[in-house]
Amino acid sequence: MDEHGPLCVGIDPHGSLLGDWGLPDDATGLREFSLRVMDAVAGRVAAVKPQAAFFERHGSAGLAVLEEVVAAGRATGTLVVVDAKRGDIGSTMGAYADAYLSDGSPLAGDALTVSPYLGFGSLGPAVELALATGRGLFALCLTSNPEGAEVQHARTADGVTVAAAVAARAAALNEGASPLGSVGLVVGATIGDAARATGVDLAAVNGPLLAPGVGAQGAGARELAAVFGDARRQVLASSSRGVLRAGPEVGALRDAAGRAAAEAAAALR
Ligand SMILES: O=C(O)c1cc(=O)[nH]c(=O)n1[C@@H]1O[C@H](COP(=O)(O)O)[C@@H](O)[C@H]1O
Repeated sequence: MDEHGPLCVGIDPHGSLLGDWGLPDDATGLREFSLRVMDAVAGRVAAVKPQAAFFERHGSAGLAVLEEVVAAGRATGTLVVVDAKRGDIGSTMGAYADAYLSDGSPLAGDALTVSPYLGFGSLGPAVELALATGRGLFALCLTSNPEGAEVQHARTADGVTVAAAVAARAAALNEGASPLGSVGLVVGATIGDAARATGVDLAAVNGPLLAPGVGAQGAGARELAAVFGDARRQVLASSSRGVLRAGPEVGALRDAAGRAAAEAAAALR
């Protein structure tokens, strides 16, 4: 983030985007699209975030492409956040952790998005493996979609909001870490004043904050600065379609990512 600006480029190969790029909506189109994005931005941005669903929809051939994206990140020293939003009962979570967080797994990037909505404690096996292997997690806290509020703004029996309870669990895991701990949160750049309204203390999390919603979902510099306030130096802004729509030319993609990174850096300075 210090070197390239606080931007994560989302790799979301929607079928419609493949079409816009003149590519077939199959695993060969997916591969061309994804590797072209890596060609354009690897080594030039803080991180990339392949969205697993767009690879899974092409079956095993699609997952093989996701493995290639992870390998390309490793080869170029570009951090890869695998956006698979996994979350399950602890015993099954262990298997997801093996797939996405263990050394030697072809699907293991540098971090994984996880859902704490089966109870934060159910993520235990992922937390343990991430910490043991030097990887990170981003737990969904205040998501960018409007429907998220019905769960995340609800109050637990203790009277705190679900989102604040998630943030407190991450903060406890990151206590004492410097400069930031390995258990980050997902906080959408589109949430307005929801962090304040739900009692989530973003700065106290002491972990990175992945902020999707930039670009296609309408958030820009103003929203980033307003949502994150004092926690802005922890923020990794994430944009997928906002950058990908500039394709298919590698140079145009690179320029779009550079502009988005500069904008995020200015907003979060
Ligand atoms: O975890 C995420 O990345 C995520 C969380 C969230 O609250 N909102 C959100 O949009 N995302 C993901 O971020 C990406 C946003 O894509 P664009 O709207 O095209 O920039 C998608 O891959 C979403 O799945």
